[in-house]
Amino acid sequence: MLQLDNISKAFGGRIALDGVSFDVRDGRMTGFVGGNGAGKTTTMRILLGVLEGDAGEIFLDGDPLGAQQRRHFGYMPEERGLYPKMKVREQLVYLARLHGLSSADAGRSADSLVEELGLGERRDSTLESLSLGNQQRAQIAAALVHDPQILVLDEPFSGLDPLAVDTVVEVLKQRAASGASVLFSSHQLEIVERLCDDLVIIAEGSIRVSGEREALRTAHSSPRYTITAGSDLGWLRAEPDITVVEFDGGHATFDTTESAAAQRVLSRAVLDGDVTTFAPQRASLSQIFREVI
Ligand SMILES: Nc1ncnc2c1ncn2[C@@H]1O[C@H](COP(=O)(O)OP(=O)(O)OP(=O)(O)O)[C@@H](O)[C@H]1O
Repeated sequence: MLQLDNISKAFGGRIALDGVSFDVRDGRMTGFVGGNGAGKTTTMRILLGVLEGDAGEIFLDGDPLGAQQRRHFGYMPEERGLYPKMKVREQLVYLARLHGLSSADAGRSADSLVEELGLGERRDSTLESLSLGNQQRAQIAAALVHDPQILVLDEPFSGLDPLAVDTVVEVLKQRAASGASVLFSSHQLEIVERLCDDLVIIAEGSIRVSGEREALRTAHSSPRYTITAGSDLGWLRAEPDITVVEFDGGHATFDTTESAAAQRVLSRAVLDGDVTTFAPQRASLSQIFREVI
């Protein structure tokens, strides 16, 4: 597990990070979200040692993180950084060799990633000749080619079409399922919602919330239910312990803090006719994001 503990950073007297602390757990996808200039890239750079923090510490499995361990991280920086004139597969093999893989292992890893990421037909093309989306896939392959146990990806989904997003999501999920810790930033909240197990929200250099996605969704959900039935639900307005928020014949939204009251509503609606929906409303990631920012 990676633990960031009280990291601070200022640029020329302007505070970019103010006591940032959160964990990145093994075998889990951690989504890192925040508005423009919130401090995501700065945090990731400090994590990778590309930039030095002014204060705070980072631990890996309980020990202070050092340059030696960082060398094994997989990192996709915001500024990207592959060689434009080098061929995709050749470049991946080269990077894997730099990370200490044997020539045979480097070749195998490059071949399998090229296939997994849908770059098979472009393996022998130079990076600069690829579309932006395919260049992005190659960047992701480069971060994964040495099979890192810790992956730090700055906006890995930007510029990808929906099918490419699905491909990359699958590849990253597999890495996490085999035990890797994956920290990724994204402005695309629907992808983060789909992909992350844990969530960290940062604003103006401070962590606003962090923790398990589902626990955060529960904590930020209002006690609100929706119901859709084949019969008129006008009787809801007279029900005790509930407040009707929205009503339209056979569809209604109501608040109640009493789960017994919600169950009573359901039982009565079932007696009156077909109930096609009855569900507590759960906070979406974008609702949580707006609430805490
Ligand atoms: N090298 C630098 N010199 C001066 N200020 C910097 C530098 N790098 C980052 N900053 C400032 O630090 C703050 C955090 O920037 P950072 O790039 O970490 O945000 P971010 O969350 O990654 O934003 P975005 O989503 O727009 O990429 C911003 O105010 C930014 O202008």
